[in-house]
Amino acid sequence: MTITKTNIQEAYIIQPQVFKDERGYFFESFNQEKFQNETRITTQFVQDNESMSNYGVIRGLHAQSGEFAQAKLIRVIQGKVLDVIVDARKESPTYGEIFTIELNAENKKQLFVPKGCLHGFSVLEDQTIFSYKCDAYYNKASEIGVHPLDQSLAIHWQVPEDKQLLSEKDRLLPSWEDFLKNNSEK
Ligand SMILES: Cc1cn([C@H]2C[C@H](O)[C@@H](COP(=O)(O)OP(=O)(O)O[C@H]3O[C@@H](C)C(=O)[C@@H](O)[C@H]3O)O2)c(=O)[nH]c1=O
Repeated sequence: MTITKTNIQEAYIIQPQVFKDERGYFFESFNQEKFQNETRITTQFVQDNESMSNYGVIRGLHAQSGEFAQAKLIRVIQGKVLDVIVDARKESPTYGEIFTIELNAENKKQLFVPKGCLHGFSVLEDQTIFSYKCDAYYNKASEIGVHPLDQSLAIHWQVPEDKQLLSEKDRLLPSWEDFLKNNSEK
């Protein structure tokens, strides 16, 4: 397992060790002890999620607030995504910074998203299976987000406009500017 820092404080890329042989491959997709020893992250994951999306889907930018804030450990089982983190932690030295990375079934890279960061991804191949662990349970009432196509964030999702597909919920998400205003009032 190799751990690489990103430009966002406490967000890490994890490259698992993959054992290949004539049958195929094997790797430990998660090992609590090794993960904690190597990353020094003491997160206890309590929920695993999986979603499937076709090319052009953009999910995000999402987080849960307050006591329901979630750290996430993300990977792609099949297909390819552009994964994005926006640091929305006011107290963070990297507040407002954006990190993007391609996660795919071949590179098997995983991404650790700290609590308080907004997270989203665009889907670059049909039938992409996205899988992630969370350290807090889903709580609908605490969901917060920013519109993924917000112009001031200017995230290049690598999907042409006419192919982008967002959920109705995500189409109604606020701008980054409004999100910041709401947050600073709290
Ligand atoms: C996230 C989630 C959704 N759901 C339900 C609610 C809804 O009916 C259906 C689909 O939910 P959503 O549209 O919110 O799914 P989705 O847009 O895929 O939401 C996810 O997006 C990515 C970017 C993240 O970072 C995740 O934390 C999560 O917010 O699944 C759960 O039951 N448990 C969960 O943990």
